[in-house]
Amino acid sequence: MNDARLQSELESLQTEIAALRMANAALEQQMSLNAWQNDDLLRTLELQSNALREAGLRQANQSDFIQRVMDTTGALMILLGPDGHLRRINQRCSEILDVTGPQLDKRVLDEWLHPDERQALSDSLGQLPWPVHSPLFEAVHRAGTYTSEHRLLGGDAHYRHYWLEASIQYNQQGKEEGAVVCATDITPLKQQQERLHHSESLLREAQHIAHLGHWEQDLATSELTWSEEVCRIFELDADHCPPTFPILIDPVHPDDRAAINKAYLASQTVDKPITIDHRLLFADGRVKWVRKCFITHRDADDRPSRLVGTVQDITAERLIDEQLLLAASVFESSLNGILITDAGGRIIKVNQTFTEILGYSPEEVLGHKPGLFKSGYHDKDFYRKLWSTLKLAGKWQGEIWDQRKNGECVPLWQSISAVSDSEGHVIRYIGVFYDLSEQKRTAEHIHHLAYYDSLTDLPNRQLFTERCELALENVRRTHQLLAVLFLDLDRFKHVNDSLGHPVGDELLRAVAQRLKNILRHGDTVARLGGDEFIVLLDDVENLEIIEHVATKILEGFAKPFMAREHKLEIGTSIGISRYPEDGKDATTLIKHADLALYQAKEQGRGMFQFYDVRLTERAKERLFLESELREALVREELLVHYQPQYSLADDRLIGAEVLLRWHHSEHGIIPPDKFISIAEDTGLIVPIGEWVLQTACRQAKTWLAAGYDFQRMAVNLSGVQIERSDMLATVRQVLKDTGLPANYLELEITETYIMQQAQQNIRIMEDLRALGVALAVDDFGTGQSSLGYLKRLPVDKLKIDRSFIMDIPQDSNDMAITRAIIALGHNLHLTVLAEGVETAEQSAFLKELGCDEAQGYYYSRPLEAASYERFLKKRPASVA
Ligand SMILES: Nc1nc2c(ncn2[C@@H]2O[C@H](COP(=O)(O)O[C@H]3[C@@H](O)[C@H](n4cnc5c(=O)[nH]c(N)nc54)O[C@@H]3COP(=O)(O)O)[C@@H](O)[C@H]2O)c(=O)[nH]1
Repeated sequence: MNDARLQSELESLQTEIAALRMANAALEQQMSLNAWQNDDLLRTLELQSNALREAGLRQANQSDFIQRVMDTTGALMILLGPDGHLRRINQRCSEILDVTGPQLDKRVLDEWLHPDERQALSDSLGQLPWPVHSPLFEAVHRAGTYTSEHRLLGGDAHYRHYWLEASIQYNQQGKEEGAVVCATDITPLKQQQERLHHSESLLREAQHIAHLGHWEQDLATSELTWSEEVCRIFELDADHCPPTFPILIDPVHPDDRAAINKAYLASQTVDKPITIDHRLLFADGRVKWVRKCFITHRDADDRPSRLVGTVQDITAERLIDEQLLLAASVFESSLNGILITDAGGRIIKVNQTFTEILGYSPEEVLGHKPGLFKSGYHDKDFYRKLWSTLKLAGKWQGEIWDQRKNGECVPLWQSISAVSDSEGHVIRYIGVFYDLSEQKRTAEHIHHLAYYDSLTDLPNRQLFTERCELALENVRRTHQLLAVLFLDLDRFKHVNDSLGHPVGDELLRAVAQRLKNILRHGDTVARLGGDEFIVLLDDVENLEIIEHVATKILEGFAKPFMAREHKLEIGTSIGISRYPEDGKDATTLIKHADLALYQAKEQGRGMFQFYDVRLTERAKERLFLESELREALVREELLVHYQPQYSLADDRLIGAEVLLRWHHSEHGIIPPDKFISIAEDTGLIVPIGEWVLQTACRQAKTWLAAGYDFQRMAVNLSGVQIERSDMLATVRQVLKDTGLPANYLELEITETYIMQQAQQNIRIMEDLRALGVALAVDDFGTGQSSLGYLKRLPVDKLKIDRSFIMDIPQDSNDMAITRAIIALGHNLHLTVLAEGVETAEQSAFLKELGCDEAQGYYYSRPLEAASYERFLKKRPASVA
């Protein structure tokens, strides 16, 4: 029998019982009012009383029946009296709520309600004018029926969830009799519901974590549902944005729309999920990557009915992919070799550059340990330190020599790093390296360039100085001697200028080789530049050994040198300084050896000379002048003076000899005797001589243009100038630049120089004469002229050296020589000029001999241009 039927039977019984009770009450009332009535009435009453007893019995039976019926239900059945107290409960209720009969009518159901709910019920009733002992009953009473979910405290002290249905009961007269409450245990349902909620929230959380949303569309109605995560991915406000398909399509990047549409269409024809990655473009320009995966389901008629899909934000993943791709391409395209090992040191990956540097393919090394490349260059200690640093600091870097597959050793610059997992355990070692070979070669090359002379491959000044300092440190301890030998080559410039630089270079190489052959292996021989060489003798026992080495060098130079096809006789001079007496450091010793070289040269070629402090003044002065002369031209300290020249026949001023002067800013006038030889040695004579030529020609042209009777400007040429410059071109250019006609220019070349290089010089002299320039042999009588050569020389004039004139008329020899020179010159049809005429006697003597021209202090000292011009103005054509 079901609950509803029981309920209806119970209700009819109760109605019957209520009716009987009412009848009984009426009878009793009647009896009390009519006590006096007759026995019939009593009998009737008894009969009625019996009937009532029977009815009560029946009622009791029915009540039992109701109880049994109530007990058959699994729900809690509670009958409440009109005052809301419990009147009857079923077996189940008694067990669950642990409540028994005697106190039943004193208790209300609210006692078992959860306090929160009891409070909530009470609150919902508000303030009532009568006392409320059962808010629950009051709530039922207020509405007549009541349904709600409540928790009731069980006898086991646990609350369980119940679905409460209650209704007020009325008797047949419509009077309120109480209420019936049926409480169905919904705890399992509740638990299931909670589990469901929990699952749903887990799903939501999982979707949130995975950035994965799901959606579903009913293709018949187009109705769309989506999960919260979809809104988050599409950045939609879930509360104000009902799911529609256009919302899913709108933010798709325009470039990806075609692909998306194509995929949706495709999904309708296949019965497997379709996956597509595409971009979402937001209004602010941001781009998100999403991965959509969807499938179309079909109905029983095989028509597409539902589109179900997921959408996942894969922006971060994509970024990682891009970074991984980048990392992979960096790994592969790195110019560094890269090697990755596992924690056990076994190679798990190498890149292309690794293979290029070490020659092993990946297959040949994977699974091996880097010990495979050991070159044997490093000892065990090296590797021990490497590993201990790696373990302590997590990284190591340094130079390491490995062996290529072909057996070659290769220097590498290695950086090794340990990679650890989140728990700090090393999981990988990454070695990054590059080949140092080229760098080392370059460094060696740079070192060689910095420390060695590129022409001879001898150490240069820098290396020599460093070695000298080292050697000095050593001899300070050993108290031995140390010597520096400074030498240069005689006439090297001449070789260079006359035979060309390639021959000069070859000669320097040959000299370097010879010096190396002469000296011991441990001695240092260096080239300082030009034709200067320097030798270091260290740990020398005594002076004799130094002298012996110097002599050996000089003797070594006695043999000619071969430079190309030329056999060259080249001498040298040597200056020597010693530690400790001549200097305590390399720079001083080198400087003093250089000074000693000057001293050696002053003694004559092919000598060696120890540094002597007393003899250095001249050498120092020479060094000073050498450095100052380089600046003289720039500082415009050079000037020229003009010494008048006269025709003896008529005492007529015919021209001037140009004489160079150096007006030093601090030291005043420096005479040419002091600096011409320096200018020649340094080659400075070339620019200086050109400047003199320019100045003189421009001045001559000025005087000519001014209308003076000026016939000749005599300019001195140095032999070095002739050898080291293109004299012909220079003269031609100067005449062109200044506009001076060539026949106003006379070039003076010393007899000594002409005779030294007679053969070669004849050609140059001929060319110069061909320009129209006159040539004079200067200082005639001091050189050893061969008459044969003299005859062939293309010259116009002989200038008798001042030394033959100065002692006239006291020295009869000089007078005889002067006479002979004048005769010789005239025989060769040359003009003869006497230099250094200081007295009237000398002038008269020369006139008597028929000497053509003269110059000297008797006529005038060399003059500045302005003074000479006054001479020209005052005495335009003859001596006063
Ligand atoms: N290559 C070049 N050499 C030059 C140039 N300028 C000068 N020199 C040479 O320098 C040497 C010294 O010259 P300087 O001191 O100028 O002496 C000259 C005259 O001043 C001097 N002289 C002239 N007359 C007299 C005299 O009566 N008495 C006397 N004691 N000295 C006198 O003689 C020098 C001229 O010599 P020379 O050239 O031989 O005619 C000297 O060798 C110059 O050549 C130059 O530009 N380039």
